[in-house]
Amino acid sequence: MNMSHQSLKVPLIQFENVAVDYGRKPDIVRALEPTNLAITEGDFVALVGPSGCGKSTLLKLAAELLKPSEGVIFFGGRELGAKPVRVGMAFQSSTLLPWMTIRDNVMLPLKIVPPFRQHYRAKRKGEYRDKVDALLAQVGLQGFADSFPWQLSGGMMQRANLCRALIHEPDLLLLDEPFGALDQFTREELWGTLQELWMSTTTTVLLVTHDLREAAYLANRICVMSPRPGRILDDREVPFARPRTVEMTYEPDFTATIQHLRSMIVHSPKEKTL
Ligand SMILES: Nc1ncnc2c1ncn2[C@@H]1O[C@H](COP(=O)(O)OP(=O)(O)OP(=O)(O)O)[C@@H](O)[C@H]1O
Repeated sequence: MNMSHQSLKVPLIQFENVAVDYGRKPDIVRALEPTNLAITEGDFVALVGPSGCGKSTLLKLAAELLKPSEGVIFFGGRELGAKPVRVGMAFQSSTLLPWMTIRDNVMLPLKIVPPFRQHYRAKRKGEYRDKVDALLAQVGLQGFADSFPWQLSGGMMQRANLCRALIHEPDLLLLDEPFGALDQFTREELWGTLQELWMSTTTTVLLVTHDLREAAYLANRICVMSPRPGRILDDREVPFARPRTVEMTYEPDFTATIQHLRSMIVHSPKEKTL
């Protein structure tokens, strides 16, 4: 067998029988049942499911903010933690630092994350500034690089937040309800922006969302989780052509997908009580 073809098949990140318990005896909460999930490089996977089913827990595991209670996570075929993984993250509330301009906020990972930080103080500062400004322009924030976060609307702040999550070319982009606090129209605009950013990079994305339209617009693959303790009930490809548009989300195939996802979540077994 062709080795390069074989290596392409190694998932970027793979959860093998990964379970998570929070707390200590006798007050242990099982958040995640032993779970298997493999994500290929360049894929865009959405996690959906009822509140408290363990979506953010899976994201925290991928970000190495949490260790599994059981099972193993592999990254590029090696156990997660064996070598540094470049991760980008964005959450529902933008975590831009209020005393820094938008450019400096977006620049931050380049000052912190290897290998960029080694070059920052040397000659690359101007080069990095151009890189930041180009990314800001790509998301429609040209002219706002010298503004402060409080001078921007919620949608603009989330655009800047996405830039900061992507500027250091992460291997893995982790998004936890990134547009959850935005109004519907701004959210839909941001779907387009994120789709464009993803299509222009090779970043692998894991998105947690409650919005099924958002999941089906953005993702290549949707995993539906059960109520706590979470497990993956359904794992399906999203076949719609790219680039996707908001209009497509009202077409029959798309709405049928949403209805199917919704019924799986609504009719899934109830959360287990302790
Ligand atoms: N630090 C913690 N200690 C105890 N229990 C926790 C802790 N963090 C999360 N949990 C519990 O684990 C379960 C999964 O939490 P998690 O945040 O992963 O769910 P979620 O699906 O992201 O929820 P939501 O959609 O409401 O954000 C929940 O029942 C939660 O109460």
